[in-house]
Amino acid sequence: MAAESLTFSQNHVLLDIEGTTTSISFVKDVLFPYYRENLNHYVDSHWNELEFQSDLALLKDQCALDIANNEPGVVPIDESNKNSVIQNILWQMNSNRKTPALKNLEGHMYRSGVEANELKGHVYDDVKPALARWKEKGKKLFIYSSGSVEAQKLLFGYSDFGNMLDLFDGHFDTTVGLKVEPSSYENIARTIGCSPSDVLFLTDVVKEAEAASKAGCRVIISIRPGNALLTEEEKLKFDCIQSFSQLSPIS
Ligand SMILES: CSCCC(=O)C(=O)COP(=O)(O)O
Ligand SMILES: [Mg+2]
Repeated sequence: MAAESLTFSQNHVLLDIEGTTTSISFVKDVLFPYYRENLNHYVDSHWNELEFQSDLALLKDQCALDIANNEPGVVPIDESNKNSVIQNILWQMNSNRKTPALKNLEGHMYRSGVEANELKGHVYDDVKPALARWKEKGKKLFIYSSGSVEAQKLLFGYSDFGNMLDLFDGHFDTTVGLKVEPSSYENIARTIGCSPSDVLFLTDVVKEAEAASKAGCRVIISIRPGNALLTEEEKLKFDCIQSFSQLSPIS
């Protein structure tokens, strides 16, 4: 239900990135094109480095899994053929896959972009002041994104509003589980050391909200420009906000 203002009593706030703290446009129109445009050069120039070989091992494991699962359109990797590696990565990117292997590599490419001063993380204007207010009230703040923990720390460490990392008490990515699985939110609550009922999850994706709700978390849907539209039924099912300024903590 869209409301002018909402309150929350949960002591732990779990935040999605794309569509929630950060525009979908930043990920779709800046970040992902950046990865695609720099992929060939990145693979070529990092091929013999230990880190990339470790990234490649994860990609090969994921590829074997995809072949075993008859993943539609899977591009096989032949490690003696750099182009097959590049084509597999592009296939995953074009399918908007969220595999830990792809997101791990993307995080390393994000780091190269920050080091080259070519990437700065988009964060909506209302986010930083709201997070600071919630923190002052003793709330613990966490990120849960399909983007790797490394990419998360780069986005908020080098954001439009400078370094925001001191606001966060922890970061989670899909190594705890996919965002559409209730068990992922149980894993996160267990790691934090709280009950899922003491977690408020903010996300733009209804299937993620349903999974978190099934795990016992409170959920609020983020409505931002470019986000997928909610059905009338979904608007009735979930609390919604257009800005973090609409949300106030109560103890
Ligand atoms: C950490 S910036 C990269 C975001 C990303 O790769 C992604 O897929 C965002 O997904 P989210 O779960 O944050 O909506
Ligand atoms: Mg999202």
